[in-house]
Amino acid sequence: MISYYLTVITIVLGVGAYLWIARTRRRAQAGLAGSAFPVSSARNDRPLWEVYKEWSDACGSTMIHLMLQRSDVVVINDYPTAHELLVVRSLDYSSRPHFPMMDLIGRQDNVVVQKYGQRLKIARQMINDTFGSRKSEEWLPVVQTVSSEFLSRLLADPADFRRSIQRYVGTFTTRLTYGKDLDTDYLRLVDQVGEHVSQAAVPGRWWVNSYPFLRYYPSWAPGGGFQRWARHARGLFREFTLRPFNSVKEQLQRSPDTVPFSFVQKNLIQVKNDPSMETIVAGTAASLYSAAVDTTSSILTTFFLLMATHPHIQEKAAAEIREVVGQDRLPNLGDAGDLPYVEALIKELHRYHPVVRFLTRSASKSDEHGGHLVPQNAWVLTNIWAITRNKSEFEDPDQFDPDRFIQGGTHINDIRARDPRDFTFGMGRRRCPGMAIANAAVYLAITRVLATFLIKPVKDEGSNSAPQIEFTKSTIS
Ligand code: HEM
Repeated sequence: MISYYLTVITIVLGVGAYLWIARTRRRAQAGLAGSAFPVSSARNDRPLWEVYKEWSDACGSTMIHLMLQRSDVVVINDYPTAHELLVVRSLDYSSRPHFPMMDLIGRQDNVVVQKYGQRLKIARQMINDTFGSRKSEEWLPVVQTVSSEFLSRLLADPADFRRSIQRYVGTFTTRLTYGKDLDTDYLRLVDQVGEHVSQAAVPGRWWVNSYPFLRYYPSWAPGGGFQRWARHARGLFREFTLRPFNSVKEQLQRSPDTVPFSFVQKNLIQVKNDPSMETIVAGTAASLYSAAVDTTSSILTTFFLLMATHPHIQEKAAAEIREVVGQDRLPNLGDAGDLPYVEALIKELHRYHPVVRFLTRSASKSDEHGGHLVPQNAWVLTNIWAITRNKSEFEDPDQFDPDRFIQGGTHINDIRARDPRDFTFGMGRRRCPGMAIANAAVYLAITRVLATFLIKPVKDEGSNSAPQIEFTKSTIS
């Protein structure tokens, strides 16, 4: 969901940027342009996070304000402003922009897109109480087991490492959510419902997204095709949500002692047959797969790419693991404090290629910061990529260099720069509730792969050149 939702937002903002440029040009022609804005540099073949940082630098302002059709979009490009608005004033910046078509296809309860309120707080509390770091004795054994299965799959088919990564993350997520592996039919359903989400928010495709009253338009009337499409999508999403949920519920009713630990198992026991709370358990469980899989797979895929292109860094991290852990066992979470270079490598992965480039919020009321007005309901985007490229905090920011996080190189507390995970997992009340699991899963996969494999680039026949580092322009790549 995160990826679909944010990809759509990127497309929308692409349109926004275009309109903004058009407006600026008109103003310039009319002799109204106040500053020499780098309009020519805003070519649409560049990622928006780079363009927005450039505009922000050119204006000498960490916040910039764009118009998207009739909506205000405020982009924050530095950490202190993001901290002030998203953490200190978090109550006013914890909602998400609203797409009425999302409600029509049944996604109003998805944790990622939900507006801030009581229901969301309950859902987040359930996730924290199940998957928080203090509950690791319940979920960690599952991640550990699946990380060993991941190594076996990699060994069997090293060339297919991307699919093995997806399988690793998908498997621990479904085992932790429902206590079991999901069949291929169900995984096909995952793809279908994901596609519906991306369709639901395509800009300009649905009038109902611009004119919300159309949600009451009858499906039988001329032009009511969108209602029929939404009904079909809603039906599939219902099946996606209820099929695995009901299976755990029935098993709990039949023989509770045989049901393994999972999010649904734990929270169904907790809510004691309260139907409205059971709906929240089902909806929250259905939110977890897409939130976990695209993001965690993204950072692990980046790890493989950067190890293939930076062999000296790979060797340094592998040597540290050999020295501390030895070669008779696999690394565990308990080794983390003794592996400062590996810890620095993971931080640098988050910084060099942040998984989510924009945090997307909407302002619940009008506000002002540093002379900038934030109108009520404006989209407030935090440009995470711009924060990672701040030269005063991260020297030479385009270099991949884990050493930037190590001072003496001997202990984990000798850390110079800010831990990028302070912002790459989000900030304030909507910060990623799966962070503890994500950190453990990334750490286990990375240390165990470094301990057992050597990652090398596949070179074209007859060529000696290393692979190019290239990322897609979607907000998760
Ligand atoms: C490296 C892996 C991951 C990264 C980088 C990541 C990052 C993020 C980010 C940036 C957000 C938006 C936060 C904000 O708006 O402030 C988010 C939200 C979320 N993440 Fe993660 N995430 C990861 C893994 C996971 C995992 C493994 C799970 C579940 C087990 C998960 C569950 C969620 C959920 C449910 C939300 C929505 C929270 C809300 O809207 O209130 N994430 N994540």
